[in-house]
Parts: sequence; C-alpha cells; structure tokens
Amino acid sequence: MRLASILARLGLQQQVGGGAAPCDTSKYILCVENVKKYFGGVRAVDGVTLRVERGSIVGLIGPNGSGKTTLFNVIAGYYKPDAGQVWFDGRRIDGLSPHEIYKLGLVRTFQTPRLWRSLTVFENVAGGVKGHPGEMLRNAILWSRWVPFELKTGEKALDTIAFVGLSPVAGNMADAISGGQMKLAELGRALMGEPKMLLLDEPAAGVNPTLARQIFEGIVRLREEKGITFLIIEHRLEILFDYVDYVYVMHQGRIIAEGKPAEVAENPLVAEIYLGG
Ligand SMILES: Nc1ncnc2c1ncn2[C@@H]1O[C@H](COP(=O)(O)OP(=O)(O)OP(=O)(O)O)[C@@H](O)[C@H]1O
Repeated sequence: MRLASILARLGLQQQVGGGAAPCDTSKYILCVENVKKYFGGVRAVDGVTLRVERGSIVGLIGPNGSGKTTLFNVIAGYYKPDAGQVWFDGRRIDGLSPHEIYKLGLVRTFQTPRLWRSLTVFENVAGGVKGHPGEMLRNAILWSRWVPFELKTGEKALDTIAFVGLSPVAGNMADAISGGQMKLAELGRALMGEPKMLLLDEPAAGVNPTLARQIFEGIVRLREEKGITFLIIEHRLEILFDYVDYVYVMHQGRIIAEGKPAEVAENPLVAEIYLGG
C-alpha cells in the first residue's frame, strides 16, 4: 500500500505535499493546480489549472490529442502527475489509487464504455454499488453471480436503470445492446457509486442527436435532484454548449481559453485551434 493511501486512511492526507488547498474548497469541489503529465517528450498535460464549482456542469473541450483524456486519467488516479496537485472535496487526491478516489465520490466513465460484457445490464449497473466486491473490475465477474445483491441494492439498480432509460433491456447481456445503451449502462453503474462528482468522457459520442440530448437532460436532472457536479469531455459542441455552465478549452496540453459557453463560442482563438485541428 502506498504511503499516500495509508495517510489518507489515517485522515492525514492534507499534510502530504505540504499545506493548504490551492483554492476555496467550500466553493470548488475540484481544484486542479498546475498539473503536468509527460510521456517521454510528449507534454500531454503541460501545467493545467482549473476549478469546478460545486453543483456545476463544466465542459472540457479541445481538438484531438490536446490532453483531455490524460487530464481525466490524472484526476481519477490512473496516472500520477509529474507535477502539480489535485484536490477533491477538500482533500488532496493526487497519489491516491483510482479505487480510493472512487470511494471518495469522484467517479469517471470512459470514452469506450468498460462494461462486463458477459453480464446483464442489471448486473453491470448493480455491480457499481458502493461496498459490493463487484465495484472493482477484477472482482466483478467472480462475485456478481455468487454474492447475491441485497434486495435494496437490486431495487436501487432497477430505479437507476429506469432513470437512464434502460428498463426494456435490463435483462440483456451487455454485449447485446447498442453503443448508446452501453454509455447509459456505464452512467447507471457510475450512479450506483453515489458520486459527488462525475467525470464523463464523451457521453454523446456515437449516439444519435435525440439520445444525446436525452443524456444531457439526464445530467441536468442529476445535478438538480442529487446535487452531482459534472466535468464533461465532449466533441459535440452544438449539444454540450446548451447544457454546461462553464467551459475550459485545452490545446497542446494547456488551457488556452475558458468562460461561459457563449463567450467561448465567440473566442477567435478557439475557432482557430479547431479549424487548425
Ligand atoms: N499512454 C500514452 N503514452 C504516450 N503518449 C500518450 C499516451 N496517452 C496519450 N498520449 C499522447 O498525449 C497527447 C494527449 O492525448 P489525449 O488522449 O490525452 O488527448 P485528448 O484530448 O483526450 O484526445 P481525443 O479527443 O482524441 O481523445 C497525445 O499526443 C497522445 O498521443
């Protein structure tokens, strides 16, 4: 077990790396401070600072290869940053494992949904419940059929499946549903973890426009009903900009613009990098 993990369990996390949070943690649920992540000579994330207000829906955009997914991987604990800090809900989290970060309530989804394909939609969603051994991928296949879900977990999973609109396919195997339905199933599983914040990687990719808007309307409802905060990578700006409060724009590993969607849409620098891309 890593030192940071042990200290976190002892409640000493804030002393790691020294000191105070780099932002007002009562206002911001997520503070990314001067984060860098290099792969050899590739500066995938090159000194990113961003803030996400509690209860907001924030977009993270940028051309292909600008560093968005790498930044998500750093925030969610899949990569340790080469420099900088990440604070979530008042705690420093860089150095924690993905599972520890998940347990703190920061949950991510992937560009390509990572479902357990030999299990049903119901089992996939129910397996995301906090505390069930199946919440860890390596345990999921082993446990989901042998350890019965509690009745209340099953009921919660059915409610969640209804929320994301998948009731008609709840009993289908995950590899027998459409790409859009896989995205919804992954969102459902993430919701079973009772997140305070969701990092969504291209929730509308490959989904028809009607379903894409339904997904974003669901996101707005989750913010309103459960107070969940969102940071969302999305290339479909014409949809994203209708639903987000604020937008960060990445290019070549850096934040090159930020603001309300209308401001970002008018920013000539943003048009230039997209046209250039
Ligand atoms: N594991 C890795 N090893 C080496 N280089 C990587 C790795 N992951 C990403 N990169 C490089 O880092 C840069 C940023 O990639 P990243 O996937 O974070 O961009 P992105 O903005 O998410 O792109 P997209 O919108 O296409 O998903 C790219 O040049 C990419 O080739």
